[in-house]
Amino acid sequence: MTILDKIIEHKIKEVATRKEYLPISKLEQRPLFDIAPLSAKAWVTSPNRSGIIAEFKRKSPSKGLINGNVKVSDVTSAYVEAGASAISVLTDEEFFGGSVDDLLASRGVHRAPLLRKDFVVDEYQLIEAKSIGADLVLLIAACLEPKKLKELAMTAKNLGLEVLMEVHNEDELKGHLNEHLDLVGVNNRNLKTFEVSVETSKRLSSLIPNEFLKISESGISDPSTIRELKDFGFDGFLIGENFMKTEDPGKACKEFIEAI
Ligand SMILES: O=P(O)(O)OC[C@@H](O)[C@@H](O)c1c[nH]c2ccccc12
Repeated sequence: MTILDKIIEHKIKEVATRKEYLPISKLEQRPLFDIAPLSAKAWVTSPNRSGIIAEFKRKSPSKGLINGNVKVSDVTSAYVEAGASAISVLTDEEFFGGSVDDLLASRGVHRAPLLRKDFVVDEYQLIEAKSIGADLVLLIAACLEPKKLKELAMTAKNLGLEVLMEVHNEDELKGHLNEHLDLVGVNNRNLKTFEVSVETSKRLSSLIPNEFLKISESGISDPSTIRELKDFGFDGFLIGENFMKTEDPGKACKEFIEAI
């Protein structure tokens, strides 16, 4: 059983419990459910912004504890201040040490597009994402059948959320593309082996149709990599650990953006 299988197995149980505890009708009553969403697509391509999607991640299955000493509100507001185009907050508790409360805390301190980073397996999580103030959601091709991914993408769009689909190889990309996606992310980290290679982004770039924004995800630690990836047509860059592993992630993000 791979780590991804374990995460999904756990997630299905977790969602069943959440649904019982807080039904959809209650989520729809939350005040944030009705706020107008922000467009990550617009912010990622804005000439006034960096294209960096800066992530708040305390721990991960591949690295263990990354940073247990910083506050999500401090870090994510500093990311926005530094010029990030969007913010990603992990909401998975079991494997990444995040929470829905982390995303809510982040929503309270800035008005940049906010990605709910989790393993979406059920439409409940999309409604929940909207109810806590997220603007976009991640759908991972490796976790979802093409038909299911497309249905979830359509539901997300109907809620006013944008959709980032994540792939890490040619087959996932070809099999899962559909008209409801906004951004396509290439994960440089193989979720089965944890190996990281930016070459994956370069290899897949020409296979992503131009109607989708191209995002390169994971393992980026050098501003020169951003310049290289831009030449391959990438618009956005998802960076977590490189910032989070420092004492002051906001400052690390600022220095990185200044060096692009
Ligand atoms: O910390 P990194 O290597 O900069 O990676 C960030 C982000 O891409 C990574 O956290 C990620 C990409 N896809 C995911 C799916 C689930 C959880 C986490 C992720």
